[in-house]
Amino acid sequence: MKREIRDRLIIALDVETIERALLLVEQLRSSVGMFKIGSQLFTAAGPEAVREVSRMGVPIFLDLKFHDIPNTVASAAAEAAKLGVSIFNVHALGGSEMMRRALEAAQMAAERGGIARPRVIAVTALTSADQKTLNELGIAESPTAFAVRLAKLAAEVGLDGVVASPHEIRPVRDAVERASFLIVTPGVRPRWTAHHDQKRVMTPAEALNAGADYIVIGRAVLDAPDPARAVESIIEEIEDS
Ligand SMILES: O=C(O)c1cc(=O)[nH]c(=O)n1[C@@H]1O[C@H](COP(=O)(O)O)[C@@H](O)[C@H]1O
Repeated sequence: MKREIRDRLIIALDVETIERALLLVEQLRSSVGMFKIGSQLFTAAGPEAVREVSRMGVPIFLDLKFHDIPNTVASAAAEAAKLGVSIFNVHALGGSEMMRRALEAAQMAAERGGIARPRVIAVTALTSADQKTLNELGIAESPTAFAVRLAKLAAEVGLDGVVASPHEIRPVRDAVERASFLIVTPGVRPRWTAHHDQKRVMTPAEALNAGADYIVIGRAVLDAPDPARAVESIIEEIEDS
């Protein structure tokens, strides 16, 4: 069971330098299943960050949330596949054609390179968004209804899954029949940490019990004086729940 929990933890390498990222990977690689490289590290250090973390032999979720015209996203998706990442994401709000083209381009690039196709998942409603945020954008639906609608669209296109807040896990599972549909859940907070800018939060245990395949954790671990100890506390909290 303990192994299983570890495999479902993704640590967000939201740091400024490759050196800091590699140190975290070294400290945490035996305790977590995957590492996420997002806008901060990628903007600071580029694809070299992905290559260097890959060299440590750990799976990577490339979180650049592609959202552009279908042709541009397809080209970026091919590059993500060529980097050999395990998962990358796009914004479902880019629409079905954009998502389909991303998937096809990733497939083609992987075949050409003789490597596994990364799983392509769609961001639904950001976990920092609440009703007010959606209203500002002219969206009257609740965050849950909005996220479920986008998850269904991603599933129809054939994407491998979604990024969704803890509160959307059960509604997405109910709405999408495919059992293999991945749900990756950020916006989780152990009992002992602040919520920061995340609005629709749950604890890691609640998110896993609700049916998340993976949970994404950043600041609760990155800001801790001892990141490895923080991960162990999270695992203990899950086991005790
Ligand atoms: O795609 C993501 O990973 C993501 C989507 C989302 O809706 N909300 C969200 O927080 N994330 C990412 O998940 C991580 C959460 O970090 P913490 O809030 O520090 O645990 C950050 O790297 C975010 O960029």
